[in-house]
Amino acid sequence: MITFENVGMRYGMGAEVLRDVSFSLDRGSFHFLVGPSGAGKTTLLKLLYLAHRPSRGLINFFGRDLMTMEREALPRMRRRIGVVFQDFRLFEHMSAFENVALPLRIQGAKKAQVADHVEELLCWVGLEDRMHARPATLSGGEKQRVAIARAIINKPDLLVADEPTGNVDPEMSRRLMHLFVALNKEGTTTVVATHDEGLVQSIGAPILKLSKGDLEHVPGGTPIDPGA
Ligand SMILES: Nc1ncnc2c1ncn2[C@@H]1O[C@H](COP(=O)(O)OP(=O)(O)OP(=O)(O)O)[C@@H](O)[C@H]1O
Repeated sequence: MITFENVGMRYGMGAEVLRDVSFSLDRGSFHFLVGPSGAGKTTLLKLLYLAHRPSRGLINFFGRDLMTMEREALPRMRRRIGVVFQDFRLFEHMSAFENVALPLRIQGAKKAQVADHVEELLCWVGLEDRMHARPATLSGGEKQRVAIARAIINKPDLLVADEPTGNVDPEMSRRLMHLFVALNKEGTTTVVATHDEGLVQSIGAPILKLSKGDLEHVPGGTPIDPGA
């Protein structure tokens, strides 16, 4: 469904921050993206959510060659991707509810459906009392949960999450991963960048491991149940 072939990426005239990166994400697959700070994880995710074009190499996205894709096709392609940004990027003038409702409204969903669905998801992520709060009044962990709810509300074809559990406690972290895994089982191809080794072991999914811009593939292991 998505393939990267010898992809290189540099910012401006700087050195390459990704070198000859090749991998493919089958439809419905789940991958972790790991690597030390500065290894290039966010850069790789930016290519995955179509914020940048690579400096070189081939990217095939949902059967289309990204290099030859016309600019007008990009927004439609991006609507198939849910993104959890490291810095959340919530709309400050909207409540938590309105932020999460936005992708459904853009799709033209009916008002009653939007309300039911958004409330259900915000309850699941433990924000039933904060639905009408503006982002400025939310804690880091609360903002992160709003960002996650917004990214998954319309069951995207691809979910890209940058450190999605970086601001929550271990119990909430497990709950959020449960949400990602459930969505993945319904067919959403998922890539989660994380520094949380425990999280990676708990799921046992294959790992894309970046080190100074070079990518190594690590096969999935046996999931470790932290509650066992
Ligand atoms: N907009 C930019 N302009 C120039 N250099 C950049 C830009 N964004 C990232 N870089 C550089 O690219 C390299 C990879 O950065 P990136 O943010 O992708 O790493 P990361 O693995 O996500 O790090 P972290 O775990 O700390 O978020 C770093 O050396 C960084 O300084």
